Amino acid sequence: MPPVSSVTVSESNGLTFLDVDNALATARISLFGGHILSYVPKSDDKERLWVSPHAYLNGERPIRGGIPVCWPWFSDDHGREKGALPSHGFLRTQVWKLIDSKDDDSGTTIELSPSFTRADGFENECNVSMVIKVGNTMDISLITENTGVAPFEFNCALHTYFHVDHIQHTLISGIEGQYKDKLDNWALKATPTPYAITGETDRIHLAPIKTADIEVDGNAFTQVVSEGNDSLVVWNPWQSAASISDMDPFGYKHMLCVETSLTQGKTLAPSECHTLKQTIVPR
Ligand SMILES: O=P(O)(O)OC[C@H]1O[C@H](O)[C@H](O)[C@@H](O)[C@@H]1O
Repeated sequence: MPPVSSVTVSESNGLTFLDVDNALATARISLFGGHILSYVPKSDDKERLWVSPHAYLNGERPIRGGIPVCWPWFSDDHGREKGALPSHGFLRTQVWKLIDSKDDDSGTTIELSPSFTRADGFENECNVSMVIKVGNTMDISLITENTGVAPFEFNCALHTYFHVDHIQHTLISGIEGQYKDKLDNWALKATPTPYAITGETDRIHLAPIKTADIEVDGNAFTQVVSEGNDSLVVWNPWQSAASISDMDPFGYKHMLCVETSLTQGKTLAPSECHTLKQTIVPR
């Protein structure tokens, strides 16, 4: 008997979605943005990602929630005036291609690649792909390879919006060292312990933090394992959610962004390859 693929392809509002349903987990991925929207491990049937109920799912804007792919710059760090180029780069607003999909006993592995990697603000020659493994954990690898003859510098992030039941009852552990506070003119501050989110938070933790645990109501819920990063970004807009058009004013209560990131500028030599990896581990 031929193997049954665990991936179903569907179209809605002009976007293409991949729905994965295997023995270990379900997941939903939009080819617009190469954007993961859902990951539910069957070990506890609990959604790990948050997507705004007001997210644009028609290609008009980047999707608010899930895992936006930021590349080749983070935020407005593109060297031009703020607003001159798209925030977080140009991969999250383009249609990606499905390159491959495979099932085995440990889950489903999907490979995607963006349609183009050169645009205003980044003219270097490179290949980008993303490999997503849906199983007992979700592993996302964003791979950048310099295929040109000159070195280039870039940044990137897997800007994951994690679902939390109540932000007021959420703690993060495993983050140490200093962070840059975007809300306080980039002042350098010490990471708090315990690390609770009590108001608007926008922090770039400047260390290659490998493991961060999200705990809700005193229970370990999701572990975030990062590789190939030089930073971890923690973001919750709190009251500012009210001024974000694709977010509910109270949407901040159920999400926490923990973003596996390169924000300090990574130089890639010709033929060199970099992998930014985030593993979402249900606890
Ligand atoms: O609204 P977006 O462009 O998707 O960005 C959402 C957020 O992304 C990151 O977490 C940045 O640190 C924040 O400053 C930004 O507000």
